[in-house]
Amino acid sequence: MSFTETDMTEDLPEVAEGDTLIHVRNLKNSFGDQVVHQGLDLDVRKGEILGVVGGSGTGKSVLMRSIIGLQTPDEGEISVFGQSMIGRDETDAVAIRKRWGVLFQGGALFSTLTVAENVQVPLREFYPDIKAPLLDEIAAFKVTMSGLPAEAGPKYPAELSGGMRKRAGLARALALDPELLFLDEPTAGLDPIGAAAFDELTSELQKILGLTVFLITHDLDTLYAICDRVAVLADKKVIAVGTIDELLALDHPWIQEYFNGPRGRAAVAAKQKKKG
Ligand SMILES: Nc1ncnc2c1ncn2[C@@H]1O[C@H](COP(=O)(O)OP(=O)(O)OP(=O)(O)O)[C@@H](O)[C@H]1O
Repeated sequence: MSFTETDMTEDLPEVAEGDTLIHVRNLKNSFGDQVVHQGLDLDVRKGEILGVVGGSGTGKSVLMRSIIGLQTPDEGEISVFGQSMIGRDETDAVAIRKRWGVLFQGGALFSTLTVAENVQVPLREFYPDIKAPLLDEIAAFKVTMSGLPAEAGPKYPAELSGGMRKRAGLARALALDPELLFLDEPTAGLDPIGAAAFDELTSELQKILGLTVFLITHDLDTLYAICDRVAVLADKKVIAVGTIDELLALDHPWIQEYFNGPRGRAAVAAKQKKKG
């Protein structure tokens, strides 16, 4: 198969702006006796940055893994781009999987590959016939697009700072020109300036590329700075989803403590200061 524009967007129906891009209903996930999700519902709208928050261990990463097919739920429905993801065979799922990119917690780069080679991994997987010069060109473009200097391409992950590794992971997530981006704690471990720069990059790319972003974070600044809506995980389900103002109007102790606690108030103050 040759690498063409048509190949990148084949066969699947378009989803209109504002429509539901990810649809999760009655999800149940468990590990042995431990039930992580029960009756979890969530809709992610096309074109939004949805922040996903919740205490440690509430199942944010497991939710993401269920949506992208790395975790088979015990029960429930999951559809992405209007296509059901449960019980779909692998060949069939490929056409859907290549429409999203994932930045795993910690970057999950292959340590024995350079940054450019890491970016080429999904391209080689989904388009095995692309020739080396084009692979190099696409990788170089994605590296730059992610805010890394061109010299980062031939470097190995161990030779990069934490912030650069995140950007390299982002470059790989963008390799296939995704419509949907999954980011698992992208600013964790970054200093505040690096985290703000990463937020800005995410927001810019979202606007320029028209991405939908599913963003797991503990970072209140990120939520205030770039998220259109926020989904809150607690009690094994999504207990609320809305803008931060909408969430603040709810009388839920975890939500109040999280957004109205000292760190939440500091994030509001920082946002107001930035606005001038
Ligand atoms: N493969 C697995 N096997 C067994 N238990 C698992 C597995 N993956 C996750 N869990 C458990 O599921 C629960 C939810 O994990 P998950 O990583 O989704 O939490 P999280 O909300 O993303 O947490 P954090 O904010 O700390 O990253 C945890 O108790 C975790 O130990």
